[in-house]
Amino acid sequence: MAIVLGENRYGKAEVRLVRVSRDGETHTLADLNVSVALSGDLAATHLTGDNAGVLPTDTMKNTVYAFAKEPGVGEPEEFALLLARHFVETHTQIRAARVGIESFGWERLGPHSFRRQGDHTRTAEVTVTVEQTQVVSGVSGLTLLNATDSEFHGYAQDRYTTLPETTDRILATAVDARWRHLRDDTDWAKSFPAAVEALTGAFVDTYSYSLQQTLYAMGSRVLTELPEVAEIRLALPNKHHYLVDLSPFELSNHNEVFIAGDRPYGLIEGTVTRDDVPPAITEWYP
Ligand SMILES: O=c1[nH]c(=O)c2[nH]c(=O)[nH]c2[nH]1
Repeated sequence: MAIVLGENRYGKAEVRLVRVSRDGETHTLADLNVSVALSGDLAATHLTGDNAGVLPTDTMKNTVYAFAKEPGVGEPEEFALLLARHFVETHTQIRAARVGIESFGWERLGPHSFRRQGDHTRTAEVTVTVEQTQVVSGVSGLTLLNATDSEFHGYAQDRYTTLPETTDRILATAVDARWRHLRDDTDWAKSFPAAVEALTGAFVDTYSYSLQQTLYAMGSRVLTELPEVAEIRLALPNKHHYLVDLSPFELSNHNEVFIAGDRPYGLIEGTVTRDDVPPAITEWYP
């Protein structure tokens, strides 16, 4: 039996960065959380402590801030591509770089005043290897609710099933979605809002018999409307709303008063993909 070093990578996680761009009185803001992970010919440091190939994670952090100044941030996918390519191109021992970005939105209130948009986070994850590039965009925390047009019945039952069947319920979720692009030169500024529009539009339009059905409708709407997307993965927590029993107070409750449940929650996960696209170059969005 031999003990061997398996897959490994290292990097700086969660570099928080705010970039102000000044155009006279009018400023624009980029508010990012950037994580870098590099892999390659790094056996020596693990096996003997020889650090000749190890670019310090501190340097990665500095690179993120320096690139934010020059050439600047731009769209999250673009900034991630710049950084990932830089690490692979400038250090021969680095064979792959993964840069993940969370981008927090700020709504403009005036030329240089902003209000943080709390309702969702935009994400980008770029992997650059010596041969290939992969771009994954995403959104998390996009909270949606349909107050009707949702049923859930006809499900499998056993001796532990107590859930009443319903033909009218609240359907609510906080969308966590990641979609893999076919190319690395998409118009990122157009593609992201179009994807969010497709996700929300399908949620609104679907008369739902299960959150699983809604998930598929949302994923297929993105693939129908964005030809640049190869596949999409969704994780949808079912934010349960329980009808309150008002009968002790001799009050009716026709789907009007609910307890907003917190935990536990159903978690519905799925991938919607085209059947004719090349596979991903690395694992993504576990
Ligand atoms: O849309 C739903 N899918 C389920 O799988 C499920 N399970 C459950 O208890 N409620 C729901 N709702």
